Amino acid sequence: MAQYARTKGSIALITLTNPPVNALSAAVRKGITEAVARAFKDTRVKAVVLCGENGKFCGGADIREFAKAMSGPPLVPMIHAIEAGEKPVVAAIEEMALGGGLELALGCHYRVAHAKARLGLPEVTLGLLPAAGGTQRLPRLTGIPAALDLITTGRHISAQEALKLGIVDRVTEGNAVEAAVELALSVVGRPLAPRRLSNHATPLPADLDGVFEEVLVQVKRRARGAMAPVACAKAVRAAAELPYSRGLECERELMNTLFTSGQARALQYCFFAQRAAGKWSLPNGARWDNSRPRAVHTAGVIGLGTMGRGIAVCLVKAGISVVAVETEEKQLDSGRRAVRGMLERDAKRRGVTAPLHMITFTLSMQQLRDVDLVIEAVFEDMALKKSVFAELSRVCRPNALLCTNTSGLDVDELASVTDRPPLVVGMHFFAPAHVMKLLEVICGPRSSPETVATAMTLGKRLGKVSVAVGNCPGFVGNRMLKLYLDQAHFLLEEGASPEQVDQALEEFGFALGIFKVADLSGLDIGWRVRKAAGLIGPDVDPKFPSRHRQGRRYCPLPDLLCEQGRLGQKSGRGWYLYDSAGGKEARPDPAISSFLQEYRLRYGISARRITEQEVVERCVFVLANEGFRILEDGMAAAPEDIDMVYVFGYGWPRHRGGPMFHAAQVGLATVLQRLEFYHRQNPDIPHLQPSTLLRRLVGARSPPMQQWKQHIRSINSQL
Ligand SMILES: CCCCCCCCCCCCC/C=C/C(=O)SCCNC(=O)CCNC(=O)[C@H](O)C(C)(C)COP(=O)(O)OP(=O)(O)OC[C@H]1O[C@@H](n2cnc3c(N)ncnc32)[C@H](O)[C@@H]1OP(=O)(O)O
Repeated sequence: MAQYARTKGSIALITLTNPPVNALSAAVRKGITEAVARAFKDTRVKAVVLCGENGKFCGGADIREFAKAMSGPPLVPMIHAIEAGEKPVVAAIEEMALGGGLELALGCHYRVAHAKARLGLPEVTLGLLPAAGGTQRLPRLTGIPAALDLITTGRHISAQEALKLGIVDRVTEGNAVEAAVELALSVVGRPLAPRRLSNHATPLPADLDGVFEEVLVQVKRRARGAMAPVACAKAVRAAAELPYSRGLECERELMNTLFTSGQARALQYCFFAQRAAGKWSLPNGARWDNSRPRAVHTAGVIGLGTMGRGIAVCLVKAGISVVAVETEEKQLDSGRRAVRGMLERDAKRRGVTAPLHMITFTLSMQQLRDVDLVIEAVFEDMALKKSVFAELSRVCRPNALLCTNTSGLDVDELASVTDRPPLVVGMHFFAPAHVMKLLEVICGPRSSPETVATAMTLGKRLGKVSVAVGNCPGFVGNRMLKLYLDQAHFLLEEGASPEQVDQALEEFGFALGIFKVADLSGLDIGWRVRKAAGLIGPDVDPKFPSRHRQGRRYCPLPDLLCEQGRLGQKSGRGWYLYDSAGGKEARPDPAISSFLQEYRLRYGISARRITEQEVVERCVFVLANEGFRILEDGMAAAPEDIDMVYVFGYGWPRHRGGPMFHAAQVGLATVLQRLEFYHRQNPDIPHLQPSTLLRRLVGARSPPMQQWKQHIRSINSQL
């Protein structure tokens, strides 16, 4: 797990060998410990170079080991032995030095990086902190502000930025291992004490308290309720105030608290679930590793509204030539201006030239005749989409893929109007499409494996987390969202206020409460969907709209708001009040409070006190409950996929893993019991009734998530 070789007569070359990323498993730590001891003992060896096999230095501690009892030599003494050694040790950083990998490099006396290498301490994203001395050595090297930034955000930096910060001594465009050997030969005999970071005093900023206060405000805003960023800041503070050895103790104590926390487990679960989502499979045996995606060089985008613009920007940024189509000159012009503006701003930020030559704008569908794939992003209207797809069948070459960006319409119905149903697939982007990470890939019953593989691979190329889902109304994300929103509306009827519901959800960790999200997206979107679903129509009494429709409880509150022209941020008023149309700052509106009181009076509802617990349980457990139904219906392959949809598309707090993981963490029996309780109180809300799968899992004594699928009676996969 660590190879030992002697090169240039006096250099010991130690190579970490643990594909794919040379993670510091117990075997690797043992290998390094033994190889370093051998090099220090060998009198022919004057200096040591540490590198990684296959051109990758090290991806950090082996995350899979965190779930098991720790064994093998611990990292801290291993790194300490390297730093304390009497022979210079040089780290040759190729491709990556992350987490424990960078901490190992910081224990070396010198660091050489390849120009394309990325460095970082991403432990915080796993609910941990750099507990192999990283929180103590890095601030001593870079100073407090830079160390705080890197450790509390976990961001990866380039070799060039690392050089500027003093984290590496040299950056090379050539062979980093050879450059490290050269450096090692040149420093033989030089004093090592000044190179031992643990000996350094930490450079302190003038306003130490101010710096920490500001960072704490930032980390609390970025990830509400997350423990690790706060612990990271505390550990860095120890580096500012304590000698190295005491700082290390503080680092260990903070790590002990984090290591066994539910948050760390949730974040590590997300790390693997995100990677598992890319490993899709279909019931016909097609899988991510046996289906070849098509090459995509050119793509068409139809419709330059908010979604189409973002999708066009994503494609261009991924190096794909785009033909963007609109129906009218005015929309084309404003779309062109918006897309160019986005590309120019992005290029300016990255210090590169905007790739404006890669996109053409046209009013003619004929221009799509040579593209490899088209993404349709017109208005969410089945008739309109069908006419576009019929036209695409006539215009595009016979083997071009046709994709629809729909948030819930039947992909197979669209496929049926084309001459190529196997080449039709859904690609549900989330607004703003050039920012949001989630892509739901909707596999229609006739989508071919090659089509699914192409959409999934394209998503990855666009930097998205692609999740394969089945073709049902709302797919996975919006199908669940509808029920979550329903609960929030029912809670308003029963006595809560929008700000009370939002506060409870934000305390739980959501980036924004559901009513703020609704205002941001526009209340008219749901209004239109409800009209299309036949829930609103001429038979509804406008003065006294019914609270029961289609056989179940219905809340007319959002419809009443829309009728008043309160459409959310865009109209300056929605569930909240804004300074102006398009304003961002949400303020509670006394008019909403009176409106809710009048509404309850009119319907004879006596408002009751609703606790934070009830808000969170009803909103969050109903999500998981529907997730179980989705698994039973075969619309998602695994609970991990559902969780990734919520984490990357709906602002679910990552440190709570996802609705399915959260249900497992709370305990399935508790979730079942709470749903039964709420359903008894609200028998006219069928979605509070516990799903069959949840009941069966509790009956089977709540097996781990990996086994849930075995408890689905007949797997009826729609993927
Ligand atoms: C009371 C108890 C007290 C206990 C106290 C315990 C104290 C313990 C002390 C320990 C001190 C630890 C301090 C250090 C901690 C760490 O180092 S945590 C890890 C930090 N590193 C990371 O977060 C990096 C994670 N990896 C990545 O970001 C990416 O994988 C990558 C390295 C940038 C490569 O990306 P890419 O090329 O896109 O490939 P991927 O698909 O992401 O990965 C390929 C496969 O490799 C697996 N993998 C990656 N990194 C790791 C890892 N660190 N450990 C294990 N496995 C890893 C990844 O899962 C992929 O696997 P497959 O999906 O199976 O292919």
